[in-house]
Amino acid sequence: MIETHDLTKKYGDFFAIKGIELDLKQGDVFGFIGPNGAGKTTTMRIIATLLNPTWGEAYVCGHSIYTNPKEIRRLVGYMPDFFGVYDDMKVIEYLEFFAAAYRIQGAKRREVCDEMLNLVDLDFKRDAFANTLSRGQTQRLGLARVLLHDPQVLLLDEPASGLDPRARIEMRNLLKRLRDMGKTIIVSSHILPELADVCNKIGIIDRGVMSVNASVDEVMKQVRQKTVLHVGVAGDQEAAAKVLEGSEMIESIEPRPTFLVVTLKEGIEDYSDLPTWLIQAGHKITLFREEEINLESAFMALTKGMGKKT
Ligand SMILES: Nc1ncnc2c1ncn2[C@@H]1O[C@H](COP(=O)(O)OP(=O)(O)OP(=O)(O)O)[C@@H](O)[C@H]1O
Repeated sequence: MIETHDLTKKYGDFFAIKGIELDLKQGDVFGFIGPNGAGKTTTMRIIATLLNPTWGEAYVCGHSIYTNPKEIRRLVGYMPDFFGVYDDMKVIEYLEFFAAAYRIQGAKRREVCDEMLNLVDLDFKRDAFANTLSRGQTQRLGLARVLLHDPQVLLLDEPASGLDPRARIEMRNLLKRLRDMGKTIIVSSHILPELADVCNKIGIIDRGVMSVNASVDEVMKQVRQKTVLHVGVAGDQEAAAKVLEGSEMIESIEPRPTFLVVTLKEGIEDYSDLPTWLIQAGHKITLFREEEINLESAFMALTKGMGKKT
């Protein structure tokens, strides 16, 4: 659906992006993460055919940005990080204006616009002036606008930036809705936790170079190389810790008020013997589960040192 090879953009001697490789299939939601100036916008604008690369290839649904930009623009909905709305236009007029530009004619035009307003939950602002919308509502209007021509591919540049927590959740739910409609999406952000439950693939870019490009599962595995368990027993926790201490597979045991934090050695994934040993030693298990990966710390580990000048 979206493929790039060695995609590179130079300004003078400066590489805005360097050797970007993407291979996204239909229905993929790619979280494009990186600090300010990393190259996210540059990559998206090239795929949207709004900017030429210095070298490299990009294809959307098999169409090359060099030979078939018109077809690509039909297939792609690109939402830039900042866009203006016109002061003297109502929400519905704003959408109709762009629907007309997409040559959506007659009764169909209003129908499509109403449908999109409904999709982004903005029906209630249909007759409000566009410049009176909140930032979150404006972003949703921007999304409605790029959906008018029913594009298969969406390129969304920081759609959640500047939004309050509630509006972020609404934006995330909207992205999930678009994902469920089968759209192929590239969505950029400064932060991974915001996107991790929406995306199935993640790319981390810094200073024009993509250092991570993998499925969300693989990225999480990369961050968490050791399994951490929370183990609770009724009664003598210290005695339970002693039982586990003898195991070759355990790296460390750290007591907490109501349970033990048991870190397994790297590469150990099968820990099914541990509860058996505790039970055999006469303990009653009240808690036994893997610690969930903390997305904030995963992100910090992955992006350590990023955004700093060399
Ligand atoms: N027209 C230009 N001339 C010179 N340098 C440019 C130009 N456009 C972008 N750059 C540089 O290319 C780099 C990548 O910019 P880009 O806008 O792609 O980053 P980004 O990851 O989208 O950042 P942000 O999160 O701030 O939007 C930046 O260092 C930027 O200053």
